[in-house]
Amino acid sequence: MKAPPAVVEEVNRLRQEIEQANYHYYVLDRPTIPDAEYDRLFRRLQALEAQYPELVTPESPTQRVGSAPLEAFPEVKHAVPMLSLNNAFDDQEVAAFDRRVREAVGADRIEYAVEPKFDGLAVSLLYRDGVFTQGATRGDGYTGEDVTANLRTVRAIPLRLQGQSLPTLLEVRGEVLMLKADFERLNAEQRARGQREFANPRNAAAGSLRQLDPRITATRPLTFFAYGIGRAQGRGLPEDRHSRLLDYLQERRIPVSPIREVVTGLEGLQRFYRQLLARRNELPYEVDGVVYKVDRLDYQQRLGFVSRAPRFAIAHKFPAQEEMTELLDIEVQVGRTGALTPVARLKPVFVGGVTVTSATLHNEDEIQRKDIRIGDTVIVRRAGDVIPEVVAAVVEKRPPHARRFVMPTRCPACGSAVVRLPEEAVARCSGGLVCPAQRKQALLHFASRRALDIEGLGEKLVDQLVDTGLVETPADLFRLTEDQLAALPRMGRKSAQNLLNALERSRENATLARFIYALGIRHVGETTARDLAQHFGSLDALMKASEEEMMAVPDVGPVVARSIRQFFAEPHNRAVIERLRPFYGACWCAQTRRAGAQKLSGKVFVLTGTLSSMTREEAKERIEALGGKVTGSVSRHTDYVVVGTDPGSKYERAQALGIPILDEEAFLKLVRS
Ligand SMILES: NC(=O)c1ccc[n+]([C@@H]2O[C@H](COP(=O)([O-])OP(=O)(O)OC[C@H]3O[C@@H](n4cnc5c(N)ncnc54)[C@H](O)[C@@H]3O)[C@@H](O)[C@H]2O)c1
Ligand SMILES: [Zn+2]
Repeated sequence: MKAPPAVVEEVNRLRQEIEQANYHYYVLDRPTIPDAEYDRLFRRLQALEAQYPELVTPESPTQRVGSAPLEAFPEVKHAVPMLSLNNAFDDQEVAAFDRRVREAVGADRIEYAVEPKFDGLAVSLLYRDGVFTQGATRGDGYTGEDVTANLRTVRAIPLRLQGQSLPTLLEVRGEVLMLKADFERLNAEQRARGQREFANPRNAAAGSLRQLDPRITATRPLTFFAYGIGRAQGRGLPEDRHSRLLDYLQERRIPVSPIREVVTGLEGLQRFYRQLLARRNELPYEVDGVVYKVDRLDYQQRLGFVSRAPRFAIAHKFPAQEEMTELLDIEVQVGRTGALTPVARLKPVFVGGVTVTSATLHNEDEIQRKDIRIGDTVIVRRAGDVIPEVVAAVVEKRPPHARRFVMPTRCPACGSAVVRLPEEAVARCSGGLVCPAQRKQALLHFASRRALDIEGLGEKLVDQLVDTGLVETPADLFRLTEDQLAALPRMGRKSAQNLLNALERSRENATLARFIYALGIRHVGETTARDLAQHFGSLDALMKASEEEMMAVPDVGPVVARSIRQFFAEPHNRAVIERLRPFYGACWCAQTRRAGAQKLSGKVFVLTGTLSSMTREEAKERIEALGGKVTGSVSRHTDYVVVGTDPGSKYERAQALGIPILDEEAFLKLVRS
């Protein structure tokens, strides 16, 4: 059947697109489209060529492997061509493969050697009398690049084979790859140095191996797994089975896949596939499918090769984790901690097993660095349970109306100023306590045990209080009535009363330090809050302090000082504080005064065992509030050892040293009076 002009045109266009993708992928190690998109183009071309065989030419990408080697490297001619693998994308295609194999060799059931399909790049390693003499890339399958010096730097590759009576010549074939963790680290380093990042571990491995300077390759964390042999001369090689061949290589200290099996029939293949797919994301390296190979070598010989791949093997691909779609818009989300995250609104796309409509863009710099624009066609990645992300824009497909993203200067949730410290990648809403996006988080923090310790004010109740509009800022808590609380679902009188009591207790136990910590000022943790309280003595003094004055406090540097300043400069925040003052101010002043007496000043305490009336943390705070100190071990410098139930060896040590021992009752008397 003669191909209609439209088909001829499509075939030409597909070939052009595939050649272009091949060039970026194989030569530049910098793909421009996702593998899934490439595979679709490739299969479409295969299908058209199958329908119109007259269109098949020897130059068609479907008839060839990889791409011509770079001229920068000396050439290596492969005595046995290094081919590709045919792909199966579903169970039917695997079943068809199994059927073809059975028919060709005339057997009912076939044993298959099965392995992960490593996503790296193929290399050939030549050993003469057990010594590594030459290493090459696959290139176009017939001619590769001589990368011997670079491969010598890959530690997993033995320079000498283990054992006696080695073959005079052995050509090992396998995959050079980069572990996921190493890839992340390398990209972080590249980013820090302002150099380009790699799209994925496969491209990082290829780019690292194909360096003109082997010293650069040596700094790159590459590894290697063998999956077969090219040629062999001399003694000792198993001649019956592929799996035995891999055992043999392993015994010679050549790394082979730690995951490999021999399975029987189609069911065996499917079971292995499902098992590995379930483990895919836990594996330390990227695996884009599994490879099935007829185990018997005589069968392999009988099956032979088609143009670019063996008939005795097939790669069963896993679902794609990267796909292509359109970036419709970029929205800014305010997180519970005030961080502003640009989020991509996407044209729905099926990737990583689900339909994805939005993805993270991390932050502003990331968008600029990747040059992602609204309206672009983008590559979206979703691996396992990880949040989908936009990894790149397909620049070739950029429409003229594509526009750049700018971070808003006001928080979309509350209108407060957006601040971004020069040393930080993240922009934040400065609204703190008043920002609805941060409200729940701010309340939870305010009520947390180490802050103002409002017992019973947990996530569920905070959700209810905020969602019903009863509470916006912490000051609103004190306006709540028993009736209002009791009317909330699942609340009741008793719980309502409990919360009111808890609020009362919180006031009684408040200290200036806890109050400062409770405000949730960025970079002000418990210790800093305590230091600030001690240094300034009152909230007013702290609120009036300049950045320089704050920096007189130990461990308060310019970043912390600026953050505190910014917090108090925001009028909303000051308003909230003023509304809280009537409830907390009186209490902490009283306590500060009491602490001023420094009743336990200079006294060193050790705590052991469990106290019934308070946690160890609370006991520590009491002691510290009164000027005392708590240490972890008993020594001659210890003044008191407080002993609860089930004390540890500290108790015995205190007895041995004759240090005063306080039981709970005595301790409470001491800290209360
Ligand atoms: N994104 C792009 O622009 C782009 C361009 C070109 C190719 N590609 C990707 O590359 C694929 C085609 O490349 P290919 O020809 O290298 O084929 P392939 O990667 O699909 O399969 C063949 C290769 O698998 C490797 N392999 C890994 N584990 C193996 C094992 N256990 N046993 C045997 N071989 C194993 C070998 O290196 C072999 O050469 C495409 O399907 C696509 O996913 C993408
Ligand atoms: Zn806000």
